[in-house]
Amino acid sequence: MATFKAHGERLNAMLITKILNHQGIKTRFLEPKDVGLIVTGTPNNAEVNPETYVNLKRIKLNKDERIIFPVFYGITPAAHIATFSRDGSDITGAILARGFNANLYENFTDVDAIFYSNPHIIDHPKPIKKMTYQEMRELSYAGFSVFHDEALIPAIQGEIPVNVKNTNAPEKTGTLIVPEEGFTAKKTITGIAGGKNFAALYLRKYMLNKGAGFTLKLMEIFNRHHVSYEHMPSGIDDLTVIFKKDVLNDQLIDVICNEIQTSLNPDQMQWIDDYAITMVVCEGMKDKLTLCASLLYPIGKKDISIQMINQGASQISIMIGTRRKDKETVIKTIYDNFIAED
Ligand SMILES: Nc1ncnc2c1ncn2[C@@H]1O[C@H](COP(=O)(O)OP(=O)(O)O)[C@@H](O)[C@H]1O
Ligand SMILES: N[C@@H](CC(=O)OP(=O)(O)O)C(=O)O
Repeated sequence: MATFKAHGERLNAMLITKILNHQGIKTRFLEPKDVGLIVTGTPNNAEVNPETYVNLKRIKLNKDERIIFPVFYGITPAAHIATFSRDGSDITGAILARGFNANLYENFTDVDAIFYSNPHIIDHPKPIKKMTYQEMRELSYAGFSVFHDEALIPAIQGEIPVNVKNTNAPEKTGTLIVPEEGFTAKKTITGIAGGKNFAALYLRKYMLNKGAGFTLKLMEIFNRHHVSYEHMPSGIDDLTVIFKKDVLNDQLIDVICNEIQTSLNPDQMQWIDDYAITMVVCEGMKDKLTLCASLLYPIGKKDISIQMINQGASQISIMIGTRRKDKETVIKTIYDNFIAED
């Protein structure tokens, strides 16, 4: 399957190389096996192997020619093709930018910029001019599909600024994503993203805070079933574990809940299948003392029940958990109150 999926990208890159050469623009086709873009992990969710960067440093680029490189896949140590996760073309671009020590990674897409919120939710949202790597990572993780969250890692490692621009309007400035150092947040909020594809497990056990080992045993159960979790906000007697829905199915949920019942004997256990997360992101959030209160007030006025609030450890994001049906209203309410008027 991975080879099949990669084939489209490969043929497309070969075609573009032929067209450019035909137009008199000297162009060379290079692909992962030619440069040693090595990946490991699962065939449809691969990760770059650090050896790639050593290999890329050896590649000679000539000033008078362009390189066309197919995106989305790499070669495993056993010489098989493996692809990155969906929309992973951004990842290849970032790997090459780091490997070739670029001054700038220009990433072309089909919108003028990254907007304050998803244009499918907010009508004509304002464009973001500049933001930090960490802000972008939080926003793309939570639903800004325009730039892949994993694609920032090579850019961060190589300290390469990223400029997201429109293929159909390259003269527009787009959005610049830069290192945190030296960045000063000018707006109250940098962006609002939302993802619907979550589920949560609520557990209550009196004196949870006093008993050692409860969370360890819980983690052992998830680990045994190769299930990763996303967030785990907790209180004195209870905790909620939030998952991406695609790591679980109904049968696995039953097995895990049964094991938790037997091994941890919680006072209450509830599987919440209907879970959405809205993420409000801004560098410098920790200095905006009333932000959390003023974010939540208009949401409450709309009669939306908030399941969870989590101010991220990074202190640049506030996560709001709600029922799935409320996610768009939450985003619209925050946009209208904080961005439309800013
Ligand atoms: N905050 C956002 N800003 C801009 N585009 C967004 C945002 N959130 C979601 N999108 C969507 O992302 C799309 C571009 O992403 P995608 O199609 O994956 O790009 P590409 O294939 O160029 O990597 C846009 O057309 C837009 O609909
Ligand atoms: N074709 C792959 C890789 C990719 O990101 O393509 P695009 O840049 O066209 O979204 C996918 O859709 O997952």
